Amino acid sequence: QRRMFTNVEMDNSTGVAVIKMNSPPVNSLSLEFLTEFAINMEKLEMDRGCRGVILTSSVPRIFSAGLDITEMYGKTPEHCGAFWRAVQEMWLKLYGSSMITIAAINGSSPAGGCLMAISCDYRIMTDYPKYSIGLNETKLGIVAPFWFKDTMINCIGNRATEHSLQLGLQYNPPEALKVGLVDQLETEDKLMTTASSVMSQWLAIPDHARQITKSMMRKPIIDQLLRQREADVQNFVKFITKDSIQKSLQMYMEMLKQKKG
Ligand SMILES: CCC/C=C/C(=O)SCCNC(=O)CCNC(=O)[C@H](O)C(C)(C)COP(=O)([O-])OP(=O)([O-])OC[C@H]1O[C@@H](n2cnc3c(N)ncnc32)[C@H](O)[C@@H]1OP(=O)([O-])[O-]
Repeated sequence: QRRMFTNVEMDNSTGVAVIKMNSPPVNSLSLEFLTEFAINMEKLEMDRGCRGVILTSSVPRIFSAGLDITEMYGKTPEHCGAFWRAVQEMWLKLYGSSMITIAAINGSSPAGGCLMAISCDYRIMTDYPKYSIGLNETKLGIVAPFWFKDTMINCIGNRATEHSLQLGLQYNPPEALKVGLVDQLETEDKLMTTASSVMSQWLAIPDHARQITKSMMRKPIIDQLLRQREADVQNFVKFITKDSIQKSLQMYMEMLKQKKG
């Protein structure tokens, strides 16, 4: 039986679906996870009754640890290419969604986890000091591609993005609120009710006007990736399979294990 990485619960009375990422221990985004996620988004997009999605996690303390590093380490160029296409697809489906998307960030959210959150229309994060969010790729010795960077620019602006990306910054909830990476903080017990009430405010806007406005804001970056999708894959594969980058990933994974021990 195929493993399920996400639970999707659709409420037909409100037209809102809740996607709960459920891949312990850290909701890392594997090829299979990303593929399932993109299919789920496509199904919801085609469901005329679904107008909004709340994205959250059922893994305690973790929203998502980002891309599964083991999918990029010691793998063939073909595998890395397939993996990167799945990352692109996840982003295209989420960032390009015509539905209202709200991230209820109930745990840490580095790198690809942060990308998922900033690809939504609105972000609410649990106000717990140990949680963090940010695009920390440089800390792993890797480089976030232009569409990660542009998604962040559209969220927090150019200067804050440059600062954040170069240093690979991870922000705690109050810092994330201050820089604009999240829109609102909430206590853990009220996170989902607040996400639902924010969703109601967005649902009150006529869909067609909101959708055209959203597309107007986001289409330039989406089109840029679509125009050079295969070149972006080749660029990633060439970069990630370099010996020096593989070494950096290995050291980072060892650091994670040591931290645990
Ligand atoms: C150009 C490309 C752009 C790249 C984008 C990315 O997203 S790059 C990704 C950038 N992502 C990051 O930099 C995030 C790195 N992760 C973290 O910072 C922390 O794990 C945490 C804060 C998410 C959770 O802390 P915590 O103390 O609750 O948990 P813990 O630390 O004890 O981990 C439990 C187990 O999960 C394992 N594992 C963890 N993450 C990943 C992963 N991404 N993948 C695979 N495995 C991962 C970890 O090794 C350990 O395995 P073990 O020893 O049981 O076999």
